[in-house]
Amino acid sequence: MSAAHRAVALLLLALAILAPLLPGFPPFWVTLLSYIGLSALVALGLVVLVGVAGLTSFGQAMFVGFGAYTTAILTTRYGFSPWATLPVALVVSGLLAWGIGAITLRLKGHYLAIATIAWNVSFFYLAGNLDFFQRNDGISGIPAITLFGIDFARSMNFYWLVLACVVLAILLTRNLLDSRAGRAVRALRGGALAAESFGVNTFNARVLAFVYAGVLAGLSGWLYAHLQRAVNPSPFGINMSIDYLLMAVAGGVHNIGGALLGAAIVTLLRDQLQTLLPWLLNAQGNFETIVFGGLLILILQFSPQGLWPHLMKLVSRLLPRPAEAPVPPISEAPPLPLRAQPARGAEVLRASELRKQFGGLVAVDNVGFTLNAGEVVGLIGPNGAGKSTTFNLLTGVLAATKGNVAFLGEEICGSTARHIATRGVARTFQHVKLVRGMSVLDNVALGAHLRGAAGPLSAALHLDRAEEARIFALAWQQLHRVGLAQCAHLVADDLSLGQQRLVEIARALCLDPVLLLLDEPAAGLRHLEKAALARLLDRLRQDGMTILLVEHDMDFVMNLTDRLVVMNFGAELAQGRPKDIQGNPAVIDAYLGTAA
Ligand SMILES: Nc1ncnc2c1ncn2[C@@H]1O[C@H](COP(=O)(O)OP(=O)(O)OP(=O)(O)O)[C@@H](O)[C@H]1O
Repeated sequence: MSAAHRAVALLLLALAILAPLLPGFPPFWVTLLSYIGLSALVALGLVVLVGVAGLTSFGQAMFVGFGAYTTAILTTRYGFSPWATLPVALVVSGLLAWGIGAITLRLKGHYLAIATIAWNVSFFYLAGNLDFFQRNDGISGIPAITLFGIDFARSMNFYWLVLACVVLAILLTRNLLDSRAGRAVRALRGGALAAESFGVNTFNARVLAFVYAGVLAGLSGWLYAHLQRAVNPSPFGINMSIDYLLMAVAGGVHNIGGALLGAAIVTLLRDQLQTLLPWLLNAQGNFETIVFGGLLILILQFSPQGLWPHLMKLVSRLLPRPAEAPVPPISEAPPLPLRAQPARGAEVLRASELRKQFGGLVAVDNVGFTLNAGEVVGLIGPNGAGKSTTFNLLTGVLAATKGNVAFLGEEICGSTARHIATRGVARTFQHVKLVRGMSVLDNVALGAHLRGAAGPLSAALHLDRAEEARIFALAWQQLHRVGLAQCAHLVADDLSLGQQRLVEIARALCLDPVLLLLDEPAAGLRHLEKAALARLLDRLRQDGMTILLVEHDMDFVMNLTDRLVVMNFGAELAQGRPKDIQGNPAVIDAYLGTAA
């Protein structure tokens, strides 16, 4: 957390605690603060869902409804105490989010957004038409919350309860995002392809974000039911879902603070506009909705990151410049266990008769080669020869039309990218795939995803710290290895393309691979950086690692590799030692003549 974030967080907390205690603070404003808190809970969920995972939901009001109706039905019909219904409401919201997510989250982009609208509309009409929910009349007579003689029917007491829930939700969200499970969710923004290649189950990560947002909305609904003491379908319709999205977007959907800011602005604005606009226009109606629509368009147009980043910029200017975070000494955290490496010279991978057809285009045609432990093999050839496609076939990103790939004796052709990563194959990408907006260190730590085990619950409760220390010790170690430790705290997108390629190598090394596939690792590096990379790859070879690399820099390739596989028009042109390949007339004619 930056100094500006911390300063504003503390200021807001102090304000939230002290303002209602001021003499003469109107009781109505206390209730308004409670409503801000209820909305902030939902908007916090949207930060995780929309801002972090990149999934759009127009259905959050429905989850608020799940929480509210659960407690309304259980307390009024079956005599449960409100506290007993709290865990039930959270579980019901979470389970329904899980079920809806399992059905819906295979959809992408606007299809997902439309599906969430459909769910929300269905729930709204279901609640309004079924006797079970007491139709549009709703359920009244919901009891007030009490605890050890404290009556939460009093607005001030209820506000303290809401504030406690919001602070708890902020802490849980921070813990979750700052964890192995949270990084997996954040990795979704770097693309499913990259995330799966270092072992993240991207579907589960999407479901986790959806369920987490659903549970926070359910908590908001539980509180709402006991604040209002009555529920009916109207606050759980699509309009309210859009309002929640507006709050998250207006505040800043990428920041926890943005959720709070957005909830405060929209709730206060709605309250003021509901009085002001009918008076100004001399007519009754929900005119504030029109203003909100315009506001949303303006924010999306001129400040798509929301208002929070502007506030942070302002506060940062007022604060003294923070000292640069030092590179930490070598960590004392015990290292993560290493996988057994095959004996030097043992066969690691055998690809045979690989073929990939894209419609009528044969991108890879009957290609076969072996890789042995401790070898650096170059896969070279002119543009469009089929090198990257071959990488994608070996790593499960693409399914082969035909052929076999045996890795350490196991057939992996047809396996998922995740399974292949689990077996010890790590890769980098021709077009760098780092998670934008995430620090270099966090990006590298993502590579160790398969070497940790902590789940979201232990993360939220901060019980994963020992494992996290080991993961970050490893990430630092790999950053030192590629010579980028000084950049650890920078945002990954701020590095040069060459440096980003090195970050991808550090991330791949975190997997503790048996086989490392590097797609154009030297592209964009300066002369000295290339020399350092060659030294690094040579050291890895000496440690027994097997490396297959695609590269167009022939000096780099010829000086580093033990063997070369040359491709042309999807087919294999030649295989052999660099010296022999350099003298091969067919290779000179097809590639080296122009590349040298
Ligand atoms: N997903 C795809 N759909 C259709 N065609 C594809 C796809 N991916 C690659 N191709 C085609 O397959 C052929 C081989 O492409 P590939 O990217 O594997 O070549 P390459 O040897 O890696 O080239 P470069 O050195 O330029 O990266 C090209 O003609 C390319 O247009």
